[in-house]
Amino acid sequence: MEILSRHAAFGGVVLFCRHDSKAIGLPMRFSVFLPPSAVVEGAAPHAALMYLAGLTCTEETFMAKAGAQRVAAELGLVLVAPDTSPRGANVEGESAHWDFGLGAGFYLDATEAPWRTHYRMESWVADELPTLLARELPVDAARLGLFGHSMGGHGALTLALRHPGRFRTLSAFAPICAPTQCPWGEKAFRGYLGQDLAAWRAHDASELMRGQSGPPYPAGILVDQGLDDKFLAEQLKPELLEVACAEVGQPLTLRRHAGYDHGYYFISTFMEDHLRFHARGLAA
Ligand SMILES: N[C@@H](CCC(=O)N[C@@H](CSC=O)C(=O)NCC(=O)O)C(=O)O
Repeated sequence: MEILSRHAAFGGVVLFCRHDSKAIGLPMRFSVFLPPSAVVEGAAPHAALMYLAGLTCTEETFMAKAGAQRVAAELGLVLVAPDTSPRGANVEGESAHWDFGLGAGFYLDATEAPWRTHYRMESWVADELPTLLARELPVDAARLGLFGHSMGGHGALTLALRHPGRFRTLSAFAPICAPTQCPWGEKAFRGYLGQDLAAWRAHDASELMRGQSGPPYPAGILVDQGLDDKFLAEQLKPELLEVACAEVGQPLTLRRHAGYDHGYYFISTFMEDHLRFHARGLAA
């Protein structure tokens, strides 16, 4: 792992990192915030919270815009923000659409050519990165939380449900809750997964939740959603996740906020609540 840049912040440090990913087959980037307690010599492994960003974002978006570092420093939480797609795969048409291809990896392993060679975000985020973090940084792989925004909210919900036990706490901002039933999801799944609807359903948070035999997160899942979000009705559909959680007895705190849109002013407003929610769960 290579540290590309290092920036002091709130007594800790923000790192921009790159490593040669075996899962993706290309160099991949991610950012990290180490709280003050994790930058001392011989620091013990810390609880860590991974944030999955949305369409068009990079590993920088969360660190620059979400306003998470001050509270993470207070709570002693490591923050990690991976990039949102492979870079340098050179797939034809990769940059033709802002909602598919570059910056739009959808946190799954593609099965369709030509995407399947490098577009393997699920293996990178859920398997390779936690192992790398625990090896290279003061991170306790047994105390990982996961959250994300929009496409990254879909990623957080689906990876947490597809990898039981990997992530102890789960929350999301304005997640895509039923990608098999919205234009963003349909386009991505057709491109990355082909026509097999069973494969689509295996990456749909509401479908995955409905398939649980009991509540996978008995201590609850936190979701915040702005009511002035222009993507709410067509793309996000939190009501479908709400129904699915009710069906399996999964406690869900779904907060609907009048006046808030889809952007980082909304996310930064409620960031502290999410950090404290995860810190409580990861300490339990
Ligand atoms: N270019 C798009 C808007 C793209 C956008 O809104 N991206 C969101 C995530 S949307 C779902 O995953 C985002 O987080 N953008 C980064 C930011 O800094 O706001 C359009 O034309 O509508």
